[in-house]
Amino acid sequence: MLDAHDLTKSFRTGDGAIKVLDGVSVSVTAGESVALTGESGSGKSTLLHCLGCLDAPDSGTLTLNGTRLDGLDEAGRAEIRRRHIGVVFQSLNLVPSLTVAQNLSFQARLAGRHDADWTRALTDRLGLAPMLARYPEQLSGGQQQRVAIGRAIAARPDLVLADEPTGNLDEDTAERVLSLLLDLVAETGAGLLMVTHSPRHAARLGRVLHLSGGRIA
Ligand SMILES: Nc1ncnc2c1ncn2[C@@H]1O[C@H](COP(=O)(O)OP(=O)(O)OP(=O)(O)O)[C@@H](O)[C@H]1O
Repeated sequence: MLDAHDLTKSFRTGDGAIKVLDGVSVSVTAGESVALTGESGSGKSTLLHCLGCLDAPDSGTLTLNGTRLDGLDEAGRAEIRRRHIGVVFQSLNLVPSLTVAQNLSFQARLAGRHDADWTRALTDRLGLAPMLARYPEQLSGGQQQRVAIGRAIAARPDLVLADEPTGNLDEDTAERVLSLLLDLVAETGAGLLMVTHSPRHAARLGRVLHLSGGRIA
């Protein structure tokens, strides 16, 4: 479903150019869950951003369901994100001026795929029903994380990309949130690529990839 071949990505910084991705190839099939591990600074978020059409690779090929994505401009990438990809960001990126209910549904509405029954089921499963009228700042970290997961899955994307979705949670809460994410993604049949620093969490996914030296080791 997702097929990336030989991706490269460099950044220009005050210290000169750094090559973060140096020929990365990754594929994720529908219904498959893949963990992405690697040291801090190894390029995991950069790779996720390229795969999720949030950024463009410098070279390499990227296809989603047979459609080439690597040559798209920003508008084309935005369209692909809207139609096919759900992202759980490291920093969550909830919209502070929208309620939990609005945060959960606005991307699905934008994609023209709002489904009230599915959103209600998601809300119940994520334990968010009692707090639909609250704003993100009125939620705990774990509650915010659950809203971010619900938002990513509400539009039933083909591909879910999650950047340390349980990063700031205590171990018990992290296990529960991860279980919810895995169950919900499995139910939709989406592919999942999840960045994690936890070997235990990585082992719960179907396959583990390790990024090192700009390549998948
Ligand atoms: N926009 C940018 N401009 C310049 N350098 C960047 C940019 N984004 C990332 N980098 C650099 O690219 C490298 C990889 O960063 P990235 O965030 O992808 O790593 P990571 O593996 O996700 O790290 P962490 O586990 O700490 O989140 C780092 O050296 C970082 O400083």
